[in-house]
Amino acid sequence: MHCLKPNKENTRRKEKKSKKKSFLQNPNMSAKISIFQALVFLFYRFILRRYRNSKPKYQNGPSSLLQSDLSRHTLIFNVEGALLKSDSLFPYFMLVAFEAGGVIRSFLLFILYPLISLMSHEMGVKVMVMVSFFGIKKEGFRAGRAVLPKYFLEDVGLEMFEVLKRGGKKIGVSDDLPQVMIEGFLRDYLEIDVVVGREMKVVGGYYLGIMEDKTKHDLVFDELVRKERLNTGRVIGITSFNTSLHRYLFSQFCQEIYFVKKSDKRSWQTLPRSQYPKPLIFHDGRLAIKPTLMNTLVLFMWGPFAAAAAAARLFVSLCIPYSLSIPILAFSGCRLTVTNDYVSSQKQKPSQRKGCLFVCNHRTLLDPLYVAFALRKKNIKTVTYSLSRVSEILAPIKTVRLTRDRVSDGQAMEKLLTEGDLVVCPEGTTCREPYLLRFSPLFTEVSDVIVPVAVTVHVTFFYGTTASGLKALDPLFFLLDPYPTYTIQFLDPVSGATCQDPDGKLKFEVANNVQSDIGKALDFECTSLTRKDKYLILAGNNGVVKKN
Ligand SMILES: O=P(O)(O)OC[C@H](O)CO
Repeated sequence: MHCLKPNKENTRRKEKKSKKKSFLQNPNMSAKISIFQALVFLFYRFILRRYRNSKPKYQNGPSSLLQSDLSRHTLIFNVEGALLKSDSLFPYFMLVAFEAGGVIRSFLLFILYPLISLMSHEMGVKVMVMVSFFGIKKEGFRAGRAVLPKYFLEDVGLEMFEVLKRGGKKIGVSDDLPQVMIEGFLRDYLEIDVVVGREMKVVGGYYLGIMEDKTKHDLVFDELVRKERLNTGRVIGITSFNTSLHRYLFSQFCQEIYFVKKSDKRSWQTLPRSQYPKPLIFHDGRLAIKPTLMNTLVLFMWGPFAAAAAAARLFVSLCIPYSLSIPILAFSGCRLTVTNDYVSSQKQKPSQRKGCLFVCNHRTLLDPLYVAFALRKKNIKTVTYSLSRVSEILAPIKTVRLTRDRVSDGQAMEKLLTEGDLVVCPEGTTCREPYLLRFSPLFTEVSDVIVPVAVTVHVTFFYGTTASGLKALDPLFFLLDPYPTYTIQFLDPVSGATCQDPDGKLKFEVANNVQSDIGKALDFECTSLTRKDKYLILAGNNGVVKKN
């Protein structure tokens, strides 16, 4: 957040403003205020409106701005009123309640919703903030940067985005949404220069569930726009008819104000992923579906069935032979599609000294298990890095922990290959979106032949991965999903880098080629991002697992 330099004039203005507010907000006080004071106040407002700013030009819909050159202008827009397509803020507070607070808190928000919908808009927002934030540790709150951007981006109106793209400086203001919910999305993904959301009250490092007074928020806004006017001289406001308070503030400072109507929003398209100013590669949280009121109802109704389905699926995958478990799992909704079946296309050499090295991209911790399903082999092993103890115990195939020491990890992989087939995920961490992270080249040095495996996963309700949550629950969330679907594609084998590699470049070439082959097969973009990059964004740490 920006800092405001206090000065005498500011303080005087703030005092005047807070007096003005308390007069407006407390009807009991009005009796005590003399007619003279009331006249002075009205006169003050009249003068303020008349001379502080020339009357702004009110316009309908911001689409006419698409024809103008706005590169030297400052655009101030209301986030919920003029940028987001949907009218309801419930899904965003539900995401906070579920991801930061848990299932019970989200259920409370859900059952309170009928009551919330009967309240005034302002009171409804206050209740949603209270239920979602009360008692959440400020330091550990990561949903604003790690979870919400995905959902906000999917709700941005393309037409409004086009307007913002043309602007010079861009300022996003919210009447209702806390700063911690919108700052990450607006700054990191939409490249908005200044974000003015509602500040939250914090006691002892925990959110109280109450937003700071609106007067304080308005003063920040007031100060900011005043500064902008001095800098650029031209300020354009874009808001909606519903945001009454900001309409007043906007009219104080903006030369032109554009109003977005509900009907405008309905005709807007959604910002396509290909036009995101910064790609959304990483996100966290368990929910894979936007928790609108209807979706939340379906999620809670699915809950009891999910528990039964997860228990049954776990039993089947652990205790029944693959020939039976694969069709039973498919019947329960766990689908697996195998393309370029490796087993039938390869002539197995029984005399082969070493097992086969399968190298796949990493979507969930179950990738090696699904490769085993696809090969219909139980005697297959995998190496892992951040797998929880619970997952290790439950894993129906042998898992071996990597230490991140090149020599010992290489030796461990070579030893495993002498015992049979091995599955390796050289990205070192999972990625949910159509991107491939950098492939660590260690796998290229342990086998002459490498079989690249392209993996895609689709889930409906829950993600079976997490960066900042409890990793022990990863397999459970995957099994709770109604239709967790895997697609496995075996690609043509490539040669490893076990031969002479004097300048050490070959291993990187091979690793990059395998990444590129998988990328082409899946139509995913190859990146050089690493596990560290992902954990810094999502969890605020470098993703190193403590030795135990
Ligand atoms: O997505 P991550 O970071 O939890 O990685 C999971 C992998 O299975 C690690 O071996």
